Amino acid sequence: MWTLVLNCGSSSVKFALLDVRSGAVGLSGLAERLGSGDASARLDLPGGRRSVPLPGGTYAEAFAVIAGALDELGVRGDVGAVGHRVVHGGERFSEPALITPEVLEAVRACVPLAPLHNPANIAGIEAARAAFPQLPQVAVFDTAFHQSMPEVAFRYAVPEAWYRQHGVRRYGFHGTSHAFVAAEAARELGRPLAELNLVTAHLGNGCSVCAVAGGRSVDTSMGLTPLEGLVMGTRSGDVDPGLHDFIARQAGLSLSEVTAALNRESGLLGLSGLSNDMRELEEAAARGHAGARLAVEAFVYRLAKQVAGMAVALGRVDALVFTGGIGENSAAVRGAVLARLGVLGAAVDPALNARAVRGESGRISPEGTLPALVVNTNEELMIARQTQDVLAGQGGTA
Ligand SMILES: Nc1ncnc2c1ncn2[C@@H]1O[C@H](COP(=O)(O)OP(=O)(O)O)[C@@H](O)[C@H]1O
Ligand SMILES: CC(=O)OP(=O)(O)O
Ligand SMILES: [Mg+2]
Repeated sequence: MWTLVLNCGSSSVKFALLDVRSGAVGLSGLAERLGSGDASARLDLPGGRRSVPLPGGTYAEAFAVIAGALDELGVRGDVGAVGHRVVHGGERFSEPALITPEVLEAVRACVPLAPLHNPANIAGIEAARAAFPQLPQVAVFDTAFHQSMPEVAFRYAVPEAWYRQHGVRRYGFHGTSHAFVAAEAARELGRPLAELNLVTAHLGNGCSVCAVAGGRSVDTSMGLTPLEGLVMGTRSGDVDPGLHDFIARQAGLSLSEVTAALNRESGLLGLSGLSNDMRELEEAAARGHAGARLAVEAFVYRLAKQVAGMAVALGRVDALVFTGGIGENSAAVRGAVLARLGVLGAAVDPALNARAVRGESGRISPEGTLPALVVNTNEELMIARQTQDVLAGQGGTA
């Protein structure tokens, strides 16, 4: 039985067709530049890769292409469910949920908390329901894993009414990935997850670290929105909250323009003045580009500081786990972070670190130091598994 997994962004849909039992991938791909005149879908089929233009640039058109590929593969009748990544589930969801009209309303209620992500997730859910009306749909929330954080970690020191009336608190994101790599790391270490205190670092375009104690999130670097914490591709991470008013007055910007700049023009892009892409920055830094060098160094410094902070949440750190496009591929970032974490007993084994690129996972630290691991995340597989778990719980097709 196949599960179709959808990760709908504001202008893109990542999709994958997975068999949870065997781990087989029947189809995967990405529809991008939706909403524009030059939208297209990339399909990775068993026979090879293909690009299909989407002249209308809509979700509906993208899903028609996905449905067509399912027909072509002759598997449409064997798809049992659709699993959606939903970024913000507020305090309501600590587990994935079967999408009912009531659940969709609850996701809608979280739009003000994730104005960039949730509207796209909702549009994707509605278009997927129209394209696959016979299939149950399940929402898997980025925030759910972090609902186990204690109040001391999730509350901001702001007026209590902001929390009670408006839900102003830290929620955390990338929970699907943090949960997945924590479980994989336990397997790799040969120890039960329940006994381990891990720091997981998800480093993609969005970046966050998480303190995982016995398989439960006890703190994480993202907060109310996915803007808090680390330096990211285009997001600033932590800034002085006084910055907003200051720069709005100085540069004559509205509050939404300031927030948009912190989300889209900051981070690695803002610091380097060059790119949001770590690979490109590493190459430019090697050629002597000062902005690129500063961006990479600030990324590493802030990451190391956050990892050390997570040690406070855990009391004892048993291992540090790197994942995401940067965590899985950049030996330079991993090596520099470990070099800054001597205070935690961390060190890097240069040969092991250099080997752990492009899909190679494993330990990258010398014996006798804090174990540091590279683990490949697989949010799609985790979403497919959780989708099937929800349906099994409902007495559906597992
Ligand atoms: N070989 C590499 N060396 C350094 N960075 C890399 C490499 N491959 C990918 N990356 C970086 O990974 C980041 C994208 O991560 P990814 O997890 O794919 O993103 P997303 O969060 O969109 O899923 C980019 O900054 C990219 O430059
Ligand atoms: C929530 C979040 O930051 O997601 P992404 O890394 O996909 O942007
Ligand atoms: Mg990714």
